[in-house]
Amino acid sequence: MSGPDTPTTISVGGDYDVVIGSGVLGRVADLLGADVQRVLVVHPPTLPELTSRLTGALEAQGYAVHVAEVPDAEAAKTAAVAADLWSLLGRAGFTRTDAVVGLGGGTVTDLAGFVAASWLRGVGVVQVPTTLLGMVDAAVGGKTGINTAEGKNLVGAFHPPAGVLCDVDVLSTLPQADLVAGLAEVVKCGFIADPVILDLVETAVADDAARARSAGNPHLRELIERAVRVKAEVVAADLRESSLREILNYGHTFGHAIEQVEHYTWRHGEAIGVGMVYVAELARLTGHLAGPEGDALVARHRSVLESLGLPTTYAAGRWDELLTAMRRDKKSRGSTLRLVVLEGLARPTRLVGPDDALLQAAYGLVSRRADAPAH
Ligand SMILES: NC(=O)c1ccc[n+]([C@@H]2O[C@H](COP(=O)([O-])OP(=O)(O)OC[C@H]3O[C@@H](n4cnc5c(N)ncnc54)[C@H](O)[C@@H]3O)[C@@H](O)[C@H]2O)c1
Ligand SMILES: O=C(O)C(=O)C[C@@H](O)[C@H](O)[C@H](O)COP(=O)(O)O
Ligand SMILES: [Zn+2]
Repeated sequence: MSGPDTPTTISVGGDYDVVIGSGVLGRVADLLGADVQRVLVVHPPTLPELTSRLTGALEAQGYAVHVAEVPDAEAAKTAAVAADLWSLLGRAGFTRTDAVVGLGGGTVTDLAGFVAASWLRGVGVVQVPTTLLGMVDAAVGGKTGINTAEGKNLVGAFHPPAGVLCDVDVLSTLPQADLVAGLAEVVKCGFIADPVILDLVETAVADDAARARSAGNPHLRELIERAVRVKAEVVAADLRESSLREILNYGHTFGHAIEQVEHYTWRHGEAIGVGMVYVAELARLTGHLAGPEGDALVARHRSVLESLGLPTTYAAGRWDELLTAMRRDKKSRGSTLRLVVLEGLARPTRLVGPDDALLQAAYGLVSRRADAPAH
């Protein structure tokens, strides 16, 4: 693990690099291909300064820079917004040697990646994630997409980026709730593959809980690098999610359902936090997690997530809507639901076609009464 001032480069299967470091934003041109002339920078309304820094640097290096501000957060991931960007690319004459840059959180990198995947059937994209969640998860791995009225990420493509640039300095302006939501995906990597992540989070919380939930978390850089390594290894082995990659979807069957039922008013990481507790309870009900060790692992889900201030419960009385949304999960096959469960720490496996009664019983274990405090 390198020190905070030396950028770390993690190769994703030898195909592209994820560069993580302090002050690396100016390196974006290094990740664009040699033939690129036109660049479209896609960004949210919340990052005017970063956007001008990035576009200024690209202009100074001779690129013809086009800029597209898109609606904030999940409102960016719509067909209408993608269509606006296609129209912009068409008017600006973008060819197959031109490129898109996604500057923002996971919503922007998902959208920018999808527009790059679909424009002329695929142009280059460099991802510059500015949230923790974007750095450790969304910008890495080439899963791109938008939502439809029927559900989350239902339209998309696998389109690996040309490179990913994670400038950890930009996290200083990220609201704490968004930083914490990103930690949910980091914790996910701890449960499915790298338990040292959980130890580091627990140590940081024990030392100073408030600091652990902020960009000042003393282990943040190592947590980012560890989570990126988990993701890089998995996607290098199975880009198109034919099997292994499904483990990155831990907690997402129930989590995505919450997001949809709540009309995207919950942060993704918050919903995934509850989704992980749900699926841990389900694993106990199905016998995948058993005995005192199983009980302790389920309890650890709650304790780690709650120590970070993440929700671990969801409102009661929404089962029918949740189940309808869960059935649209991409891991489903026909009418058979498939979920990622643990059979031990860092031992993910699949649960195929569980009884509806068990699915609902697990919901009972994470649901709270309407008069209990919201997340
Ligand atoms: N493609 C994948 O593999 C993958 C993986 C995980 C999540 N995702 C997707 O990522 C999305 C969630 O991403 P997110 O959590 O980054 O949310 P987000 O993109 O909505 O960003 C969260 C908020 O932070 C603001 N912001 C971004 N950077 C900032 C900064 N440096 N300073 C201040 N404010 C900043 C944004 O404007 C937004 O309001 C979801 O749509 C989820 O489905 C995709
Ligand atoms: O990269 C993956 O694969 C993941 O599943 C990572 C998830 O954290 C991410 O939220 C992803 O967008 C979910 O994908 P989906 O296929 O369930 O829409
Ligand atoms: Zn996710």
